Amino acid sequence: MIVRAMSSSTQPIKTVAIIGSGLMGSGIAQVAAASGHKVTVVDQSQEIVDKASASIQKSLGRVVKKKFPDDSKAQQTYIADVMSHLSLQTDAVDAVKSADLVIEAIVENLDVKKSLFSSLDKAAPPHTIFASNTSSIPIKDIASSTTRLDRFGGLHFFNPVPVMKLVEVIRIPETSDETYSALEAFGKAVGKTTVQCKDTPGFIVNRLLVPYMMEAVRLVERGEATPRDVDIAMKLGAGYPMGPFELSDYVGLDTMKFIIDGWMEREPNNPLFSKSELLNKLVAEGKLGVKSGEGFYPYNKK
Ligand SMILES: CCCCCCCCCCCCCC(=O)CC(=O)SCCNC(=O)CCNC(=O)[C@H](O)C(C)(C)COP(=O)(O)OP(=O)(O)OC[C@H]1O[C@@H](n2cnc3c(N)ncnc32)[C@H](O)[C@@H]1OP(=O)(O)O
Ligand SMILES: NC(=O)C1=CN([C@@H]2O[C@H](COP(=O)(O)OP(=O)(O)OC[C@H]3O[C@@H](n4cnc5c(N)ncnc54)[C@H](O)[C@@H]3O)[C@@H](O)[C@H]2O)C=CC1
Repeated sequence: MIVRAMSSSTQPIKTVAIIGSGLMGSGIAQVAAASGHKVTVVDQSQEIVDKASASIQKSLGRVVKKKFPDDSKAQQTYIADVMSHLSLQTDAVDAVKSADLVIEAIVENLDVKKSLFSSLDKAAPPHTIFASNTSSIPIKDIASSTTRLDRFGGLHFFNPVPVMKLVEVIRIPETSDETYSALEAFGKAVGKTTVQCKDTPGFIVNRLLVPYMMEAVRLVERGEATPRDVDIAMKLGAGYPMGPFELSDYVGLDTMKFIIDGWMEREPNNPLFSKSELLNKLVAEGKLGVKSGEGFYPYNKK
């Protein structure tokens, strides 16, 4: 059953523009297209969107193996159907002109996000709802670059999007009830469980996850254990699917650094968020985790 989300003018959300086709944007695009939405995904170059298209097809390949075991025709038909709901391009302004909902999933940098939303605000129709997938930046700070505070909120998905079942739906004081309901309905329409949270640092999950991850890196920096032993300990001793260093490599160390730097800037006296020399060194060396082929651990280059 497809649950249709409503746009702020109470029309169903049918068309979605997703800006940023990296780890998160491609995952969100996949689940939105798979639930029957017409999706346009935008990134900065054709090469990047081509890579995103390949990664969505690869992920769909994993989905269909479970959905249609031993039926390769049904597998191919499903993938073709989902892909037919998706188009990929490089012009964000053009992409939002017919969107009911715009979801931003670009680099975790306030100025870059504001500059993007400011230009999209002028191009999108009045009814279009804007949402950011930010991990750590206050939604109100991003929304301030637009004139549609009542049609702005946060939709925070989790990585890997096709697998993780949660979406945090964030409202700022100005978010209208209609917009909030539309965002919540969209989260459900793409098959997720939604939770509501105010626009507080880290929302729910990252408010708890970031201090844990930071303490893991400090433990290693103090020479008390190796990353590998910490990861083994948290998987076998606490039942986590990934240890903190595996998860860091999976999230992307550049994104982790953006998150922690932003938090440090906003709360300079909070010792939970003091910087990590080890993280900064890895990022400076271009070791960004799984996506670059090396982070805390080496990976096969894709
Ligand atoms: C230490 C540094 C300190 C820095 C401090 C800074 C801190 C900042 C931290 C903040 C991070 C913020 C990020 C954010 O905003 C929020 C997040 O998203 S946090 C991340 C949340 N995600 C997780 O916690 C993931 C945990 N891991 C897992 O759940 C599993 O390991 C995973 C599902 C990824 C893989 O499972 P595994 O069993 O290991 O491997 P399999 O390959 O067998 O997969 C299992 C199952 O899932 C299917 N699958 C996996 N990936 C995909 C995909 N991309 N698409 C489709 N399907 C996929 C796969 O097919 C398997 O299905 P089966 O049916 O079981 O075969
Ligand atoms: N990596 C993770 O586990 C999670 C990340 N997030 C958040 O999602 C957002 C995206 O993160 P990722 O997908 O991991 O990053 P990523 O680095 O994989 O992808 C970001 C993409 O945005 C593109 N981009 C940058 N500026 C752009 C612009 N002006 N216009 C169009 N595209 C642009 C980049 O080319 C890149 O492809 C960030 O805000 C991050 O904090 C949220 C949940 C989990």
